[in-house]
Amino acid sequence: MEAKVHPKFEEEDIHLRETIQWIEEEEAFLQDYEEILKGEIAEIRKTVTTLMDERLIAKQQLHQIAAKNVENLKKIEGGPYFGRIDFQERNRDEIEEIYIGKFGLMDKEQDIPVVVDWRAPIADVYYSGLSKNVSYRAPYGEVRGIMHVKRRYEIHEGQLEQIFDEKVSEEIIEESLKGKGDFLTEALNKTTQGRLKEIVATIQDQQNRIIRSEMIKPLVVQGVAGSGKTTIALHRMAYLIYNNRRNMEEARYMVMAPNKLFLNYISDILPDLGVENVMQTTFEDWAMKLTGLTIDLERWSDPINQLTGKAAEVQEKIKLASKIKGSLLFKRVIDHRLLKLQENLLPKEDLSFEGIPLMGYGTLQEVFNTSNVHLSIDERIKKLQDYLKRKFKRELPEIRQQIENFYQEKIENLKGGTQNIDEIRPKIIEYYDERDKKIASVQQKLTDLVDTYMVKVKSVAPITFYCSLFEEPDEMRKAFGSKIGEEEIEVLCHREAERLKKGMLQPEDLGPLAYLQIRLSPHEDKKKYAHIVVDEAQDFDEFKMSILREFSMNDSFTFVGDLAQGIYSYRGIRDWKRSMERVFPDKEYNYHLLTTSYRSTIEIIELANAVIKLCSDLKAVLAEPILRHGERPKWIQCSSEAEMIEKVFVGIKTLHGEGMNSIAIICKDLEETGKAYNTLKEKLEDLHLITDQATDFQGGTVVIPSYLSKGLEFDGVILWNAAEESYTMNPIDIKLFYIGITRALHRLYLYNYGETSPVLKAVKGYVTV
Ligand SMILES: Nc1ncnc2c1ncn2[C@@H]1O[C@H](COP(=O)(O)OP(=O)(O)OP(=O)(O)O)[C@@H](O)[C@H]1O
Repeated sequence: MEAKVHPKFEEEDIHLRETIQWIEEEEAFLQDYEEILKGEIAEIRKTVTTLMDERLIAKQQLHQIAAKNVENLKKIEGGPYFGRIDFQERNRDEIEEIYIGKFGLMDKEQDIPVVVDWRAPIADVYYSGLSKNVSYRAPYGEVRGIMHVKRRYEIHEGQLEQIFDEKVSEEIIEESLKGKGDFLTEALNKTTQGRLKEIVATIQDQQNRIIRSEMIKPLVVQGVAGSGKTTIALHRMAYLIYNNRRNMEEARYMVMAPNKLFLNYISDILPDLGVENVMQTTFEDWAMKLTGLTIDLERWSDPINQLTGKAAEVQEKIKLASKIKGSLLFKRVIDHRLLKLQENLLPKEDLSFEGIPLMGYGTLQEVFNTSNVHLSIDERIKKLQDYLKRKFKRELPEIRQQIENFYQEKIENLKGGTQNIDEIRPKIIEYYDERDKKIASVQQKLTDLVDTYMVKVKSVAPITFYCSLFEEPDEMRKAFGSKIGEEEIEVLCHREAERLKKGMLQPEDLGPLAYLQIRLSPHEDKKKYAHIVVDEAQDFDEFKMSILREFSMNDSFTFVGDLAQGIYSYRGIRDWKRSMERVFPDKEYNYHLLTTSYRSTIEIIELANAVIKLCSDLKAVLAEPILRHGERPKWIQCSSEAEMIEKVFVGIKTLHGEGMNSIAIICKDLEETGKAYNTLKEKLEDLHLITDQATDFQGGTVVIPSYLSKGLEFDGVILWNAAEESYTMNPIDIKLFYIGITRALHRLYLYNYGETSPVLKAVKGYVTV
């Protein structure tokens, strides 16, 4: 309701003004403090010779914190909070009025929170439905109590504009989304600014449970298009960072997304939530950094483009290579070969010194095979070398004793062979000298002996090892032959070996190479990450998932994805349960299914549901819209390309006229995207072409291939030429069609000329012709 007519307006208005005043005073105080620190830093700089001076570093850190706090205060001074709960802890009389905002504010003098951070334990109550009897998990245990009031605010530039009171009930009731016309729908009705945004004010109950679910279990979120997967995954990241901020730096968190464009699209959220230093990367970039290999990714276009227009036979070949390289069976082939490598790495020699046996080859091999198996081969070689040196040093007294015994025996033999001691005296002296020299130098000699032995152990470069998998394809044939055909595997291996010989690496080689890197060479990033988010995880493969496991501290993952958008399902994930059980056989995982779509209007979602039902290779989960109506999607059938182009111009004009800020013209593939862009750019100013190499997403009007639009959203979508040849009833085409239309928030126009796509024909009951 409009704030001014709310019965508590005056009280709330005063509270808001007091809070803003508090923020302004705090800001002024911090700015003064920043100035003082700047002065002190300048003074210290004059007196110290090194930038590593402890006092200097401490002051610089304080300055950074103060500056960051000022920045955060500035971000919220126009709207310091968005919600309030009145909470009474069980067995207490006092009712606390708790205001919840994007950042927590603490009045240190009075030791009271001015605003509670949305990630704080008590804020859980605000997000968890409308029941009066509530509880939350505090660090010291569960706290139960009563929520008397749940209130939401819309504050704009310091003015209270709307106040929504939610009815709390004695009963335990779930918040019903479908009937919720107020606060959330207001938020969703807005047009997009081209970037994904934070939603702390309107996080829903189930989303909240996902965000707050336990950290050290892998978590899978399967959600229909527009259900907030990306948004929630990033809020979860901010939540985990906040709750572990004292013992874990931000650099130990990683977000992995499918491409740079997508990373750019989501890049505002974490900084907006006060998180700056999380690693945000693509698998390819991360793997290149890890392996030190570079692939000119600019040369590579998405596999979807490699598949389109190719004969079925060629398509199958391309798919097969990807499928193999993304499989856990391929990982097992690599592991098996690594085992063989390990068994043949040490020189087949015993270690002995001056005839004294020190360690036989069998024992050496056994020690190598069984020790430090969690480390890379290179590290294990080094460890063996250190172990041998330590062992022989420990055994020095015995070895010296054996040398002594050896000479003593020689001397005794000498003595036994003669009566004349004077005759053998020089020889005895010679033996004693020899013995003493040996005893004195034995330690160095043993070290040299170990070094000489270990020099013969040759470490293997990951790329060399990788090539050998295809050059000697025995194992590959054994592993894949029965399923795929031995001959086919031979041919595939030969093709791969030839390509690799020419130094031509492809993006899909990076997964296995990253794995080999950590198996063969030391790597400091192993087990580094406290939490890893993988977005569009349906397009990941099981091998990549298991590689990332090596980099996670506690198997703390959030995988978010939608199988209905799995256009790479031939190599990717088809069934979460199956893949999770294979990648984490020793672990339980949490699974959430999100079916409510927040993005699109009811009319668009109904069409999308009808489309995905056509897909024969999956049991599609249908999206449930929230109560937000809009115009029915329009189908504009044209008689020629020229007519279609003209009508697209009209469509774009209409959308602009209706205040749609961001519009996408979505094409089937890259080739069509290029053609559409060239046709449209003459008449449309400020039209952006988005291709595989795009790294920047600014919104506006774009022409984009469907596969790249995955994850993005636009106020209005124009599906370019939904013709028979573009979208057949093949599952990949249906999914591309589905991806395209589910990008639209408010308006969807579908155009075609010539023969209409069977997909569109099958769902024509859901569009206005
Ligand atoms: N609780 C919410 N309150 C307000 N907006 C929300 C909420 N949840 C999701 N949204 C909005 O819904 C839209 C879709 O979110 P998001 O892109 O995260 O969904 P997704 O499931 O990742 O979609 P896709 O599968 O298409 O990539 C975004 O505009 C997001 O801001």
